[in-house]
Amino acid sequence: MLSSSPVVYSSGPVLLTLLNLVNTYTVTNLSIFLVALVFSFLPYIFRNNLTSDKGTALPPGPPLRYAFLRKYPERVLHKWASTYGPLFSVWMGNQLFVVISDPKIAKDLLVTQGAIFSSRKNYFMKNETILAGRALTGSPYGDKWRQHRRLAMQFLTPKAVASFDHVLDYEASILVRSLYNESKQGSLPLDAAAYCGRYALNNMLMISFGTRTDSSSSPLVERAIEHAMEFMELTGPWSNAIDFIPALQWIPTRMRSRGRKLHKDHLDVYGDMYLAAKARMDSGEIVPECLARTLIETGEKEKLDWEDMCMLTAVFTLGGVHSTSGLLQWFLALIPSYPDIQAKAHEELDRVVGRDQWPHVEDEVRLPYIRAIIKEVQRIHSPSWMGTPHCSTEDFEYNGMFIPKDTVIVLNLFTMHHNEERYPDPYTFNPDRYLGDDLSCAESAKLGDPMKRDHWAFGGGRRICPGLVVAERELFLAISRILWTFNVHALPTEPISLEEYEGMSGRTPMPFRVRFEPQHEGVHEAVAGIEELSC
Ligand code: HEM
Repeated sequence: MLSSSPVVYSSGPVLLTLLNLVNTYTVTNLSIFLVALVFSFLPYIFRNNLTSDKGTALPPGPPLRYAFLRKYPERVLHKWASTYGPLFSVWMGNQLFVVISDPKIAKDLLVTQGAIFSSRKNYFMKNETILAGRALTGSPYGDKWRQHRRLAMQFLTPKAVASFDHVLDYEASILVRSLYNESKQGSLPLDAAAYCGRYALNNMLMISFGTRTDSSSSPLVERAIEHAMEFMELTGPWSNAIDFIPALQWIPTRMRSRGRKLHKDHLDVYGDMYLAAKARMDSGEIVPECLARTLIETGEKEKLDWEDMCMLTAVFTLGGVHSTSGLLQWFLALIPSYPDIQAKAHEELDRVVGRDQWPHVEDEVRLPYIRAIIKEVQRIHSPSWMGTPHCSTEDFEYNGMFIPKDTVIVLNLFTMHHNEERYPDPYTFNPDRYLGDDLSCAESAKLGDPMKRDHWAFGGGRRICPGLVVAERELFLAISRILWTFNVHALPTEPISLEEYEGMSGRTPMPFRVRFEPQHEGVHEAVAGIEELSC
């Protein structure tokens, strides 16, 4: 009893004490657990201030890690460049990025140290899922990349491009003819996006497959543009948490399915076109000189498999359609706001080319103002503000800063193209800044002084865009002919936004319509002689 009574009488306090103990124990444990949890997450939240063996620190950068950067990532990069300087670093999940915002640093790293800074990161979405480790653009720096680049360059050197001049010339005529006819000689406003897309697509289809589409409403135009847009959406260097958080790669997310679907779509579309070219060759038809024909003839010797061939031809369309078409759209979005610039261009065309015929490739050297307009459009609306990032293959120290192996290297084109010192009054669209610059983009990229390079829209170093010669020629033919043919006007009730854009990195303006007013009486005759060829 005695022994039990205290228990009976003291059961309340004892229970309370016990509960308190349990509570204290639980609370302490919980606190420990929470503290441990917070600490274990810290490395995923804060940047890792890695140092080299010698103790050299990374380039400075924001203290937090990011999973992705939202729309308009160039604005964030521009802000960080002003805070942390022209070479800064940022962690995206578990991936270190080093961002270059200065032409001299770009040259030092991408060109002078090209042996170290010319690879590509094996991104889960872009390289593994969509391109399946194949296409030139995503290949790591090595023998396979060299082989694919050599095969592609057979069609992209200045000499090879000259042999396609008749194709580019014809497609530019068709572009202008379509704008003239579809706008009913300027009486109906047009959204020119599909026409620009078809122009760039037909040029790439002729070079890749020796074929073309014969209407802007062809399903292939729609599909190619849709695929290019989807590619941009899924592969922007900052856009995917799935690339930076490996656990997400194992989960069946919508993002992962979209990537897989795009891979299959590429094989379907380009595989079918490749097979069509092969069937034409097998039946004895003469297929014009083109990349597919070369691959069919040399594929065995080059040891290329089916996916290699599909992806190599796909990359011309992926690399060359949306970019060129995006620049044409930016030109059309900008030019109506600058009647004085249009008038100056018309004056140059009248003086140099006259009104009896429109400009041809040979006229380019005699039209410095038209060339200046094109360079200025590329500067102020580069169709990708981050280019295609490179990746380092060795540890490197630069100006007292450590850049580890496997770092993603990004050119911050927005900041580079708005550098006050290189481009005074950088936010103003002013083609005059390029008067006196007689170099092509390819020649300009080779200048010893990087501050004199025209712009960096085609990237730099060993991975510089191999399509820049053809792209420059396409842009010249299209823009000079549009200016020769039309006065381009905005619609008073439909303002065109030059700030916003579609997609992840500045590629195309928001949809807009303009009026294409025929400029003079020579226009009708120039357009009337053009016939649409079937594919
Ligand atoms: C105005 C039009 C174009 C622009 C602004 C442009 C821009 C670029 C940029 C910034 C790069 C990455 C360069 C680097 O890594 O530093 C690139 C790569 C590439 N471009 Fe273009 N491009 C254009 C047109 C074309 C055309 C017409 C083609 C095809 C004929 C093309 C095919 C490629 C390919 C295959 C690559 C990957 C090269 C490699 O990784 O080695 N591009 N382009």
